[in-house]
Amino acid sequence: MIADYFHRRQLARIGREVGERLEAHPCVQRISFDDVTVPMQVYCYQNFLHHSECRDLIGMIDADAVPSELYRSDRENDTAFRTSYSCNLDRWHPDVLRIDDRICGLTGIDPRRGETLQGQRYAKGQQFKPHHDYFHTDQSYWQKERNSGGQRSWTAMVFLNEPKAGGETEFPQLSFKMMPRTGMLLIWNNMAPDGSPNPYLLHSGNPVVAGTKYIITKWFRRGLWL
Ligand SMILES: O=C(O)CCC(=O)C(=O)O
Ligand SMILES: [Fe+2]
Repeated sequence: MIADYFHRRQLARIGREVGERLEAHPCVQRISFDDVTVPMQVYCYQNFLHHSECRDLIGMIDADAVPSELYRSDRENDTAFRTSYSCNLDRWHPDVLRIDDRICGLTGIDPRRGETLQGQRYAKGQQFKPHHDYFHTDQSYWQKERNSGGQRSWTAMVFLNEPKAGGETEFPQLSFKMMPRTGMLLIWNNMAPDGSPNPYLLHSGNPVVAGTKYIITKWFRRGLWL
């Protein structure tokens, strides 16, 4: 379909433009992967949020978190797939708005393309098994999502604390694991350079072994979500 072609070009452009902006930022480090020949856009930013901001966000998550939802697909019978607790943060709360603006400002992405920030909490043993953040367009949920901003491009995640053990974000296809560090932003493009879904960006929130893990996640869409 012609629309698919333009959407793919648009996603490719979002990948390029955000990538250029991140590369130019003095606090952003690109993560390189030894065995992967295709370029991956995965970056981190230490101390992106202050510890006090992380603490405030943890308070909001504890106040509102309910069992996390899952996009229904062939995993719907796996009750262990995503066992964390989540909530949508209040988008118009001044403290949330400030953090949201900082993420959007860093990427240069129009805030209206961003889904509402989600807060997540993993207690000991809880996890989010390997998945892609992009939508699988052969699944029934896609009929709704295609009309509310379409495909997901970038994912921005901030670790709000450091669990005592476990809870890494792991990218098994890239043989890469990130240990949670308070205030650190991890951001990656879920699309390949040509604007098609990039299967290498499969990732998991590994089971927390000791302590509790808190993060916020923001997913950006190709089009307008708001
Ligand atoms: O908890 C993590 O480290 C990963 C979370 C995640 O993959 C997501 O929210 O989409
Ligand atoms: Fe994810």
